[in-house]
Amino acid sequence: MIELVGLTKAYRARVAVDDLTVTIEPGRVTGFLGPNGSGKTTTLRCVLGLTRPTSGTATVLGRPYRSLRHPMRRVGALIDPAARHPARTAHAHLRALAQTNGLPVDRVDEMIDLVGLESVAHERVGSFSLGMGQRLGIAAALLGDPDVLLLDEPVNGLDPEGIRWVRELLRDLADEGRTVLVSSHLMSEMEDTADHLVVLGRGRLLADMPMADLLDQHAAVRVRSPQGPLLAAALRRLGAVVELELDGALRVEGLGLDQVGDVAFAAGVRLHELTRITESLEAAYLELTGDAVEYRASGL
Ligand SMILES: Nc1ncnc2c1ncn2[C@@H]1O[C@H](COP(=O)(O)OP(=O)(O)OP(=O)(O)O)[C@@H](O)[C@H]1O
Repeated sequence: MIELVGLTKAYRARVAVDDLTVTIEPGRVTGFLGPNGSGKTTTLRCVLGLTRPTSGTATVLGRPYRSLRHPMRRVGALIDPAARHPARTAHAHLRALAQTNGLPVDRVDEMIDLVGLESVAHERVGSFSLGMGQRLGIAAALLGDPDVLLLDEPVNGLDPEGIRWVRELLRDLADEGRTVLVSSHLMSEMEDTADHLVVLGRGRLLADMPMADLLDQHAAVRVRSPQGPLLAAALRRLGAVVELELDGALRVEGLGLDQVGDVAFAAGVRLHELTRITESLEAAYLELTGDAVEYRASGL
């Protein structure tokens, strides 16, 4: 479990993380989302004791990271894959990590196999592609068989097979009861991976909810009736937002499928179609974070 209480980090006048209170529970994959510069990496760095909060606390398994006795056995992190000695081989890099952290050295080969780097285990990491570097970073994070995993953009640079592998790996780790917090900008990927979402905007908490609830909040109902205007009026009286689609159907927001059916029945309106429309996570996310985007390309 990871607990943030009033976590705040300011760099001079810029508040990177603003009074963030949230608990990341074990046994599920929590997606950590937010626009560029919204404070995700700063939050992860505070959890790992790499950045000192201005105020508030960040604890892992009930303690500040720096006071954990065997940190790599408790917490695995992928946060800055470039931070490794380029002249070392992948194997030597992991072996050095194992030795300095009192971990069994035979885990090294096991992890190299797990992430699929057997064929390049004795090549220098300086020659690695972005995706190979990510795989090595994941191997390092898992080296201590930790209870908690913090992964900043783990699928960055991975090919589709690698992305699917990470998705299945995270699912397995969560199913084993571990705490898995993973940031990504790939919404379609997150939609398939995360059970729960924590969304930041300008350093503040915008959402902390199950994925299904966020998608439900942004769901709509499509309804088609030969008495469309009558139905639209009845729905609007209940506060629904009703729009006319090109084919004459109504798109209804603010009421659920059953409610729309009940309203139609009560108004004596015949229905030819009643369908729930779920938005993609990307659409829900863009709506949620729209006002919190700081860096936007011109023309959008
Ligand atoms: N060491 C630092 N010194 C000054 N400002 C910083 C520092 N680290 C981060 N910031 C600022 O804090 C804000 C949050 O940055 P952070 O990297 O945490 O965001 P992020 O959500 O991880 O962004 P991205 O999605 O682009 O990786 C940004 O405005 C950034 O410029």
